[in-house]
Amino acid sequence: MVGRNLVIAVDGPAASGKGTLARRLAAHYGLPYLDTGLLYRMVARAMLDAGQRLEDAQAAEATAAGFDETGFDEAVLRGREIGEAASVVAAIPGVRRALIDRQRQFAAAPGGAVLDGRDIGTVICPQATVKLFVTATPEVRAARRHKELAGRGDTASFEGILADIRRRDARDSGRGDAPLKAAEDAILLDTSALGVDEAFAAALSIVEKRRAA
Ligand SMILES: Nc1ncnc2c1ncn2[C@@H]1O[C@H](COP(=O)(O)OP(=O)(O)O)[C@@H](O)[C@H]1O
Ligand SMILES: Nc1ccn([C@@H]2O[C@H](COP(=O)(O)OP(=O)(O)O)[C@@H](O)[C@H]2O)c(=O)n1
Repeated sequence: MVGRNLVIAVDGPAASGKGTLARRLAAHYGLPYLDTGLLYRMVARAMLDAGQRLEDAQAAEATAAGFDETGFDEAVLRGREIGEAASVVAAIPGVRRALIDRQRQFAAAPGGAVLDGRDIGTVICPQATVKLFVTATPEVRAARRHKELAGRGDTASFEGILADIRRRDARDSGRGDAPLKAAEDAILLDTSALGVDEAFAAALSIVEKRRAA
């Protein structure tokens, strides 16, 4: 398989480390990287800015169909409130439908691409060369997110962040449309006991084995 387009799908729950891995894999292979969670975060942010209710499916779908990806403050997008809001709009089927083409176009870049999210291996790129499903225990994920948010001046408690993560996991896994789940042919990578470099080495070895197959 070496020499063909390389599309790497990285899925997993909140703060499992999928973005960190996806970014490093993209840099390693010289491929473009798309954090698809940011798209859902942008839709939520645009709706809040417009004073709309996140549960308003019609407004959410219209926003998802027509928003401009520039002009958002990334620190705000990556904040706790927007993560929660993103998972509310992400459960609306029309929002997911409206975001499919942008993601598939990105994945069709010459040479390939790396995308991370919840449904990359199952819905967006079912033909991806390699599918990684990255996990870690809720406590480990909450500790990572706590450290990350504290570094940005957010004073949220570990317990509060753990509760956020559990709620978001339940909503993302329980929705009817494109729920968070590993594709049948995804390879599971539990990073609970792995540092960033160890997790990257494990991910790279999975991708290399797949490319050589
Ligand atoms: N294996 C790891 N060990 C320790 N910290 C990690 C690991 N992977 C990621 N992190 C850190 O955890 C936080 C969440 O990682 P991120 O890649 O953004 O997760 P996700 O994209 O799954 O939400 C970041 O601050 C990141 O630096
Ligand atoms: N492909 C994707 C990516 C994100 N999402 C939704 O968007 C929310 C935010 O995703 P994210 O990847 O930015 O969140 P973190 O995992 O970084 O916390 C998730 O909780 C999902 O509800 C999704 O439904 N599908």
